[in-house]
Amino acid sequence: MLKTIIETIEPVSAAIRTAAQTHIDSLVKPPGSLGKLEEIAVQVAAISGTITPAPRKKCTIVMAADHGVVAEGIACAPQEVTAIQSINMLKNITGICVISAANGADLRVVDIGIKPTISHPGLIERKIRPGTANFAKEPAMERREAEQALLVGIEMVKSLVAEGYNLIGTGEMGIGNTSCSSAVYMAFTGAHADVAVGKGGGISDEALARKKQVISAALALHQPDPNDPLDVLAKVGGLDVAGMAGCFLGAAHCKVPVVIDGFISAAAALVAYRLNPLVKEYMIPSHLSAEPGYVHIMRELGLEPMLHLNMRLGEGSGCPLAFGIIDAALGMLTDMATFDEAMINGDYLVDIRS
Ligand SMILES: O=C(O)c1ccc[n+]([C@@H]2O[C@H](COP(=O)([O-])O)[C@@H](O)[C@H]2O)c1
Ligand SMILES: Cc1cc2nc[nH]c2cc1C
Repeated sequence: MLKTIIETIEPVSAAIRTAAQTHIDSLVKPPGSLGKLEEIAVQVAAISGTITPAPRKKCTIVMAADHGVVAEGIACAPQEVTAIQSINMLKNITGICVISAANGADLRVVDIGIKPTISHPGLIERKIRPGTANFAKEPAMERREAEQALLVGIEMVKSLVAEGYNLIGTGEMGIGNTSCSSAVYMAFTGAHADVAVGKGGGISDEALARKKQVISAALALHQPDPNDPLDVLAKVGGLDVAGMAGCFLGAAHCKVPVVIDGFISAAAALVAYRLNPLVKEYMIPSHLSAEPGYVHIMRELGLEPMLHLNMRLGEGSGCPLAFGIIDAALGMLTDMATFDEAMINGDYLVDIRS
């Protein structure tokens, strides 16, 4: 099932890409003057298979999970914050909630591996296991569990698409998840901890030094195979990262655009890209996270975010901001006048010249 989904992902339509660019070049504006909005419109058209894509119904999926590696004292806050903040999202009071509301977007919160047993109205219960093991000492999870987490992400996107959603955001909540994200990036690329590891939600200089050491030692201990993304996820990944990687695969499978949030989301995008590089054609990065490893992952993916806001909250918070810009890009494509329509018989030009 997972293998079939990964192998059957198709490239976006090259013909629609060309047709959309031709139409944009005919609009009443200097050629190229809407910059990145033009690129985004072309991409969404090519993904959707039409130069008149439907208005977007938008939702961010938040994958919430705990991380055993927090036992090493390398995370920004106590582990309990994962569960508390996941519930706060369902109470509509966190950063992602207010940014979603401001941009007409919905939110789904998935318990894919929160350590305590919790339930709350609206919480989607898909716990694979109660948090990962401490990868400083043992593999984070079993390969089978990494596969299950990918499938949870794929199924989440499929069910949202069945509900009519056609623009998906990828978010997370997981104290300690910048550690597994750095580890995943280092496992794939061989990058040094000095470029890949940052302070996450905020830790001391001493804790940062320890975080670098813990991650480097874990990679030396487990030797994840960079050509086997499931091995990387199982040995040093996270359930949230695996679930988000599944969201990217699911979006490509369903032919809907999918937005990357910050550092953790970018690491998940890299996992999906390594499973099938075609997934990249469906990805839209939102903002340049202040977490230092983010730019390196973007370089690896060959993508460039549209916003520089010095944010590093996570939760998916960059996605609804990007949704607003994607809506505007599609408005250009479907509602803006062409030169021919706006300058009938050249009368307008005559008027402004005289
Ligand atoms: O999205 C980002 O770029 C980002 C950067 C730093 C931290 N975070 C958030 O902070 C938490 C992880 O930080 P840490 O220090 O516990 O690894 C997790 O819940 C993320 O949502 C998110
Ligand atoms: C309060 C808090 C909120 C968060 N949201 C995402 N990661 C977070 C980490 C903390 C500590």
